[in-house]
Amino acid sequence: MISLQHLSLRREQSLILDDVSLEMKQGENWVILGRNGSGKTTLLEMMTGYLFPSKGSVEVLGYKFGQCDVREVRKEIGYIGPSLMEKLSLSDPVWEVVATGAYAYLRFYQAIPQSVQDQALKLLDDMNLSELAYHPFGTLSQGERKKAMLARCLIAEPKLLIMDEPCAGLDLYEREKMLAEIDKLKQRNVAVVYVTHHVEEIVPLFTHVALIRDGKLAGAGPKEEVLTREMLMDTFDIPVDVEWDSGRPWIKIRPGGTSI
Ligand SMILES: Nc1ncnc2c1ncn2[C@@H]1O[C@H](COP(=O)(O)OP(=O)(O)OP(=O)(O)O)[C@@H](O)[C@H]1O
Repeated sequence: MISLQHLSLRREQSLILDDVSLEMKQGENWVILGRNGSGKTTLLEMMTGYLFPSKGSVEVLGYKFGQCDVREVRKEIGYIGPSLMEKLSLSDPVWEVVATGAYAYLRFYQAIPQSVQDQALKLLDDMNLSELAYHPFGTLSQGERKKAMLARCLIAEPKLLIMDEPCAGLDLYEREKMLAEIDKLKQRNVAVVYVTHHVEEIVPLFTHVALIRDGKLAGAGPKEEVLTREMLMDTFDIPVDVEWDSGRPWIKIRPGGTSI
């Protein structure tokens, strides 16, 4: 599904990514976990073809970047990140914002086909947002907006869904609601790559984890093998314990402050 081979990215004097290789196979859903500034978003931008590596190769959904039209690849990729939400119209009804995803528009300037409206309403219903479907997008809470953004991605039926910290800024209640929707993606035929700093967001949907530290891959593989106390302490530079509950890992900070 995604093959990253020996990726390095240099910007001026600093090496932002340093020889990162990752193989994400069909049927796997990956989390990329790491501290602030470790290179996670940079890695996602390479997967979506917005950034090209100084060295190495990127293959996504069978397309080898550099030998294909990345705009074609992007049609098969859904993306949820901080930048897009700011560009959408706050005054348009929620269902219409969702419907724009079918065409990758920011806004409609022509009549919207009934079938697309029906699809948008169905997706909002799936996410328990039916009651808000005709409200202006700008009146939604942050959590509701993020769920609407997920619906907007899904209307295009992507093969790959890339999410950059979709739960950032959500309170516990809204985050759990959003995570429940993300976990439900296993009912759909879509592969997910998810960036976060927070271990407890690794819901059962996710099968594999890549740990990034200072632009290098610090570990990658099935989540139970990667989310060990030792590897997490190494990634986050803080003494921790990991406990698994209901298929999710939870972190406890061990006494001893922020140094190991
Ligand atoms: N165009 C650029 N020029 C120079 N440095 C850059 C550039 N883009 C990113 N960086 C640096 O590369 C590093 C990795 O950035 P990136 O946004 O990928 O990290 P991240 O892991 O996603 O961080 P966060 O979790 O805080 O969003 C950071 O130190 C950042 O300052």
